[in-house]
Amino acid sequence: MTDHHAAPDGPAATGLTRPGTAPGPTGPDAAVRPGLREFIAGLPKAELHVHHVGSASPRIVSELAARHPDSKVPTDPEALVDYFTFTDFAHFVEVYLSVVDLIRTPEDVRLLTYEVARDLARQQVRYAELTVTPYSSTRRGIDERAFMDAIEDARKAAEAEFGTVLRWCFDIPGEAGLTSAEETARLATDDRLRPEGLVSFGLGGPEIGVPRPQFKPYFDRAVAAGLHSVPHAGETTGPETVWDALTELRAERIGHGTSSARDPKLLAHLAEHRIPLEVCPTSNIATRAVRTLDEHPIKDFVRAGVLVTVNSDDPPMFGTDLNNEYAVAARLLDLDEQGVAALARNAVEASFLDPAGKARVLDEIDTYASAWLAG
Ligand SMILES: Nc1ncnc2c1ncn2[C@@H]1O[C@H](CCC(=O)c2cccc(C(=O)O)c2)[C@@H](O)[C@H]1O
Ligand SMILES: [Zn+2]
Repeated sequence: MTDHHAAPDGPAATGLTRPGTAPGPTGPDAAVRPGLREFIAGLPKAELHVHHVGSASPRIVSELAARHPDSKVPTDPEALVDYFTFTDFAHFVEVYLSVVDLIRTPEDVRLLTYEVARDLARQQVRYAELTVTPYSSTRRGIDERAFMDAIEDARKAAEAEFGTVLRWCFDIPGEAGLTSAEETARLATDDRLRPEGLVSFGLGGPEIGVPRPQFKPYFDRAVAAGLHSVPHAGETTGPETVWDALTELRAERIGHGTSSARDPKLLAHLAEHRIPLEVCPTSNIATRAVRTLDEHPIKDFVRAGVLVTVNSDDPPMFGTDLNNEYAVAARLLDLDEQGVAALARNAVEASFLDPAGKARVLDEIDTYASAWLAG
């Protein structure tokens, strides 16, 4: 096992991948063709599956922990590496909620959102759909109006200052039950609260013991209000959960969908109906949803003609970032620059950006790739 922390161009030195503990090669040492990491670093990209709180970098966590010194979340980056080492998905959620506990005021929400946008902009992310769980914040006492104002204020500032366009996916934390579903649907559909940047409605948290069909009425309400449906499914349970997401929750994209690879009919359905998968390779290893990267089914998805997008999920918690996920995907799919640019185009096409916005980012990708290949 290589020391990932020694990699010069890797993501922040936190996460599961470190000597002696990682279940497989996930991080910055993923062998890719010479020059490909540099190409990826400058490539304009869209990120479709990244969680708001799960994007809190050590820098952001330290700042929040300094505001709230009673928290059990360590602030030292080396200690965070251990803290962000998960035994299974339930342990991941437990740690995730301890970081949620650091976000206590509307100013914390604004700081987190604005700084996450800064980290995305540094990676040449032009457009991101950020999964936000408003229930977790409102139930901890943050005023709902102030919460919406804080994310919107940060969104507008980030677009003006970094040029990164942010949109929101509000997700139900399924394990928290139907009260959380009701609350999330209310916050997403009430015209007086619903933020301008909201485009979609999701479902996150553990899947085991949390059947998807019970959330149908809430997704129906969200879709009727004009939101897109993007539940997590098939991350920690089988392909039947992905079918439920499609048939009951009217999913237009699937978060993860990893277990779809076990059902050829499902793969054919996803390909035929152009339902994209939001693939997050390193996340699947870190939460132990997949044993090793070499066993990751991304290749099966591509072979079946499914529209694959590459995403980072909870990057600092998993010791990765979007650029590294593209490098991992390039290795698993044996891609060159053209292949990587095609992945970046997939994300733009699968996004909920308006047609003019899509054309602009696609054009940027083409211009960048042509200049690189010419030069
Ligand atoms: N890879 C992932 N796959 C799935 N979800 C993921 C992933 N990454 C991040 N998340 C997020 O994890 C949270 C889980 C929160 C949760 O389960 C919960 C349970 C009980 C009470 C409360 C509470 O707040 O009171 C919250 C969600 O917010 C979700 O957005
Ligand atoms: Zn996720």
